Amino acid sequence: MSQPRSVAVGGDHPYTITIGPGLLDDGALLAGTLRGDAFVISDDGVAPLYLQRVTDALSRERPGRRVAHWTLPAGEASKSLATFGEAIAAIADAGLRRDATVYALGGGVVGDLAGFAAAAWMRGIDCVQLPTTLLAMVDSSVGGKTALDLPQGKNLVGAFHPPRAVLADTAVLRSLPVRELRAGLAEVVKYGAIVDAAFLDWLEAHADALLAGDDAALAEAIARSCAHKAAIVERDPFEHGDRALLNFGHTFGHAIETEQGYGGLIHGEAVAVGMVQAARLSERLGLAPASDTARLRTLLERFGLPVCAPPGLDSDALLGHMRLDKKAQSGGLRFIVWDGAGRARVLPGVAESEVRAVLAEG
Ligand SMILES: NC(=O)c1ccc[n+]([C@@H]2O[C@H](COP(=O)([O-])OP(=O)(O)OC[C@H]3O[C@@H](n4cnc5c(N)ncnc54)[C@H](O)[C@@H]3O)[C@@H](O)[C@H]2O)c1
Ligand SMILES: O=C(O)C(=O)C[C@@H](O)[C@H](O)[C@H](O)COP(=O)(O)O
Ligand SMILES: [Zn+2]
Repeated sequence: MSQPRSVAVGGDHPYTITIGPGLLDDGALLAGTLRGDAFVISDDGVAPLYLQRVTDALSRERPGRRVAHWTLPAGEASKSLATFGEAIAAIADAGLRRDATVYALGGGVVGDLAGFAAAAWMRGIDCVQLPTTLLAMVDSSVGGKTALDLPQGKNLVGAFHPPRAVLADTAVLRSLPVRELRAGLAEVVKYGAIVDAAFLDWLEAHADALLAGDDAALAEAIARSCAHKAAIVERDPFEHGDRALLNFGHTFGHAIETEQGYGGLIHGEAVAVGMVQAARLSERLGLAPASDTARLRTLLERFGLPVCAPPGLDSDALLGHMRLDKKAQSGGLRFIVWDGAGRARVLPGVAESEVRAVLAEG
């Protein structure tokens, strides 16, 4: 069995991301930061597969402690105020005190909702992220953004609440549906697109291995992605500057998810479409060559991801959602554009006519 890798996230609230097979059975690692009771939040897709292993490992490690759990329905629709209310009620019923830890066992939906519940309960208790999707391992479990969706927009309610630890058990990726694996690869491609063109070369060379679920290729992609995310969130934890680069493709992608009522494209798919649209916007503005858009599009297509918006979406409605994007300012829309592969930047004051033109092309 390969040795776990670790990535350190520095800053005021440092923690370690540990990546490797079998971590969900490692009671010592799971309980490493545990001070009081444990409360595992999962979803009804993940819980039947992995919940018992986590609760057993924690109970074995800390025999005197309570290990309770609560499960939400799988899917983006659960990242709602209503489900958040249910999570808080479950935490209250379990009588969690300030020294308790919430364990978020699942994909980004569980991570965002459980993380926000941990941030809100008694004004903040510890949270340990146990990501089980590729997307959660490379992105959502790291950096402390927690959130809920509203009908008016994605992630509009939330808090920055860094985890105490992130444990990514790569063995669980074997049960991940292929659509979810592909969605995770979209966020992996994002790191290459924004800051690391050499990583894009590597992804092009290892695309088949990644799609086949090759353990070594996946571990390398996860570790490199986490190292990029760690470096960015360490220097800008609250998104006052550079952290916004992680939003490449998200202004377009979030608008699609919102307009589809969180029941159409899944997040990684919407980000794939959004990154191509962001590249096309950059091209329209004369910032980057068409060859870079084509390269990005080809790689995403190779990963089986959509690269055009679903038909029938209303441009006015999409623009309306973009005006409520968290990067928007009184001066107008701000987009993450690129000057070419690996060179993204924040661009304020983007004219809506340019965005409309991109949307009109699909
Ligand atoms: N906080 C952040 O920084 C951040 C970053 C990126 C994305 N996100 C959020 O993450 C969410 C998307 O997360 P996601 O893509 O992980 O989707 P998800 O959480 O909806 O999980 C996808 C599906 O896979 C199932 N599943 C999870 N792990 C499995 C496994 N190992 N085996 C079998 N089935 C498994 C789940 O039950 C679910 O049905 C979005 O809400 C997005 O906004 C947040
Ligand atoms: O961590 C970040 O910062 C990101 O932007 C990562 C994104 O992949 C993620 O989808 C995030 O939830 C988007 O945040 P938001 O602030 O645009 O809601
Ligand atoms: Zn994202």
